[in-house]
Amino acid sequence: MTTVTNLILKAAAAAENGEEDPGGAVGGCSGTSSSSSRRRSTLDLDLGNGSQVVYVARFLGYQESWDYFHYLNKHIPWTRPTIRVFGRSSVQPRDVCYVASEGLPDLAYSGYQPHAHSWDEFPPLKDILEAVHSALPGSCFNSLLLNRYKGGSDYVSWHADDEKLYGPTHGIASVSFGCEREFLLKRKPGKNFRGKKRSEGKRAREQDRVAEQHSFTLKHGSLLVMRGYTQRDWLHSVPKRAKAQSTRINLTFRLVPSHAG
Ligand SMILES: O=C(O)CCC(=O)C(=O)O
Ligand SMILES: [Fe+2]
Repeated sequence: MTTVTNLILKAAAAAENGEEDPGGAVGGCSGTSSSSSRRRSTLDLDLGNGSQVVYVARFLGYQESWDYFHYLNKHIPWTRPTIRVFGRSSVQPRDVCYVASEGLPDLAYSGYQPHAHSWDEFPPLKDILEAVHSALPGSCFNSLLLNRYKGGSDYVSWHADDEKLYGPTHGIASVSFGCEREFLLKRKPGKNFRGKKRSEGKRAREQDRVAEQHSFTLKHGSLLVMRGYTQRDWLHSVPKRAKAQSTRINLTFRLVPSHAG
């Protein structure tokens, strides 16, 4: 797997040392960047062709993040639904829950339509949403898919969150708590690297294959944002990892346009 991203991440982490922990940022849906969010060390990765990933290792404070972890672990009504993938039924290999603002079109994926819980049922989620809006000026998320990986054999396979309901360029803000897990990105088959033609030969294709994968270790309290055409052109996954023995909770904030569906 590609190491370039991890090298950049190490550099970003080194630059972070000694930096003040920003802690509980607050703000509204279309809030402006707070001074604390500007101090955070951020990795910006341009994936080419209008796709970008942004990673903030210390988005939320350490203890605050554990408080969120314990709250979510206990209070979210986690389910492990049966889904259909390539015509076969299987139990989803992680726990999930869905929260959305009222009046949005229903989310459905892999033959499964999750019940949409209200934000009011889980007040801490509104605080995390506010912190995300504050860190990402102009963002306005109205739905949230929660995932709980109970250990290294829970995973999410290669996919893109490209359901029509979201539109072609929707951003996803992903906040992680608990056990660190690897998050992989690879270009969708047939999507050329920075506009290069497939006819450029085997060597160029091999270079592309290597260059077109990125790996992030998503830390406790971190924020990862996928922007632009990332869902159209790229796949992502959280693979099984035998060494990941404890629980990880991940929140993916999304915007469902109210006219979608
Ligand atoms: O757990 C993660 O980091 C990713 C989850 C994800 O890809 C999803 O919910 O669509
Ligand atoms: Fe996803």
